[in-house]
Amino acid sequence: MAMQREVGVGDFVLLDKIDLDSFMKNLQQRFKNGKIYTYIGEVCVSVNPYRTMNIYGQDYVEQYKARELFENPPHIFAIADASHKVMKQQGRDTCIVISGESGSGKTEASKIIMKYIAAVTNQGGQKEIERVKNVLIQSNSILEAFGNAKTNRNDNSSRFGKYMDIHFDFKGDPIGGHINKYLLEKSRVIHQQPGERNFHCFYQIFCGGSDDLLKKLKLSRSPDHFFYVKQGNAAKVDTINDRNDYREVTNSLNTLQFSKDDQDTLWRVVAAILHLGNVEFDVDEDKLILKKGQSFSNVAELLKVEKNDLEKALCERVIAARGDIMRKEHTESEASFGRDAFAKAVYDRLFTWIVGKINDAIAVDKKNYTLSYKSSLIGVLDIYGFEIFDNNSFEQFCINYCNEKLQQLFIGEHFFFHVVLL
Ligand SMILES: Nc1ncnc2c1ncn2[C@@H]1O[C@H](COP(=O)(O)OP(=O)(O)OP(=O)(O)O)[C@@H](O)[C@H]1O
Repeated sequence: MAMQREVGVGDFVLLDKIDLDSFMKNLQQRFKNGKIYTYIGEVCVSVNPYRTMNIYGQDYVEQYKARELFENPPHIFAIADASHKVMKQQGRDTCIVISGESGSGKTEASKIIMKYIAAVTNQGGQKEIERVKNVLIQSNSILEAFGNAKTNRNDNSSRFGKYMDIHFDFKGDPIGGHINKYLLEKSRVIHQQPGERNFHCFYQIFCGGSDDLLKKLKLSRSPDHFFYVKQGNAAKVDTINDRNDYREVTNSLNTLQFSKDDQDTLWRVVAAILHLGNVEFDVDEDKLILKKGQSFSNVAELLKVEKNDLEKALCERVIAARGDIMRKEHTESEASFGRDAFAKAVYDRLFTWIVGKINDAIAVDKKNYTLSYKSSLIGVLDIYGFEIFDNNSFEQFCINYCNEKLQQLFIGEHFFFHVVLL
């Protein structure tokens, strides 16, 4: 590979004058010359190129493999390699924190890190390690289908925080992993801004599900008939192929040992939520009336619950006061609110169940590692960056508080690698 010419300074600490102006000029000069990565010591600053860059191929893997951080021009591969090296040579757990605002490239960065680790490990070609690498990588498409959505900033925005541990054996080869998810944006299930979509899975089923499946789920091919997916008026997105994505998700579900029954349940719950969004209420002389049309029947059938029970759950609430337990009928607005809360809670549980199943599939198989078992891990944290909108809610409070805390940890104890995306 031809020697690459350095542009500006590759490490901000080498700037003659360290102020915002010089920082931005250096960043801009490098970016214009195709250098999207710059270090600040051991922190890697990355600018989203929004175009395919020819810098992640096998030639680059070879260039960065088992090298020291400052031997080569700045690159995210060098960060991945450094954390792998620390973990392997010192047997220490390490962590890579990826932070930046929405659309800056965090999820892509975490995928690049995983692909790099996959490329530099298992030199012995062991079948089991290959299987582990495959399931770790394929878990992404399932998580993205159920946890990502099109927003006005990013067509594939992660709407949850993700911390993934990758476990390694004493040779430094991956043997399993574990995913923790945080704060799924469940409000999106019932409401989307203009130009935005619900979670991808809701559109994938319309485009990719077979005629048979759609019939079973009581769905047509058009999302326009369902309130929970039509509000943003953005079902079709140029950069997204829901049909192919559905196929990819199905392959990944098969690889990750979701049984046929699991997959049926999963899509049944998704469809039930869609129908739930079309359930309507009315009032007749102050009395709440549930419109028991087709949507209501579909929800009961798909969730496999008695219609009477579903009606009670949607129209009444249980109050316990001074030892008495009473049922009180909702007003119309309470019933609508309750229906939406129900949809959000069901989706949140579905997502938790999916992550649990993924964790079962990627868990370290301890019986393979009884004698030599001494695993270390690399954690990759892909979390929402700071958000400031015109109207900020509790979610923004939690996200920003979490980022403040992380920043404090980073300044206080330098125990992890950091990729900052701009
Ligand atoms: N290294 C890269 N090379 C080329 N394009 C990139 C790169 N990183 C990101 N992108 C582009 O930017 C888009 C947004 O990136 P990504 O989804 O990773 O952002 P994010 O920071 O995870 O956003 P969010 O917080 O909304 O999930 C990608 O879909 C891709 O088009």
